Amino acid sequence: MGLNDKQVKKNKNFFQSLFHALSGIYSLVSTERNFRKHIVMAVIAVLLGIWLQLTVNEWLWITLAIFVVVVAEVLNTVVESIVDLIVGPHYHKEAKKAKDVAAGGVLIAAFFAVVIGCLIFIPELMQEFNVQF
Ligand SMILES: Nc1ncnc2c1ncn2[C@@H]1O[C@H](COP(=O)(O)OP(=O)(O)OP(=O)(O)O)[C@@H](O)[C@H]1O
Repeated sequence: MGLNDKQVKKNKNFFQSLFHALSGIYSLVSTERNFRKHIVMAVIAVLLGIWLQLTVNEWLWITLAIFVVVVAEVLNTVVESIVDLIVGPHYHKEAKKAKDVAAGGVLIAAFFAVVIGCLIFIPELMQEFNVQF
């Protein structure tokens, strides 16, 4: 079972569905370099948040920012795989559009995360180090 199995029929039970979902996440982590970079950034944000003792409200925003980027990366990978499956190594205008738009979605999500990170961490860090304007 997993990415290398040849199953094409519907999953028989919850555990089979779960196994395939987990192997999808493994595939994402092992093949997508940008996804790994985003995970590293998310881990840094979480560690910083623990150190700065963020409030529940601040954690909600940080969690949202992380998940928006993860979901955008998932969609980008799905689009890339489907486009490659359909057009293969051939150039196609619509394939370019689909991949570029999906990559643009990741960029927008990452920008959102940076804005959230700045709004939350900059004031907290300034307070921690007694920096005033
Ligand atoms: N079949 C194709 N037809 C036309 N343009 C394509 C095709 N495949 C890729 N491209 C162009 O090359 C770019 C890179 O495609 P690729 O499949 O390598 O994505 P990627 O670099 O893996 O994306 P990411 O940076 O998100 O990992 C696309 O954004 C698109 O502009």
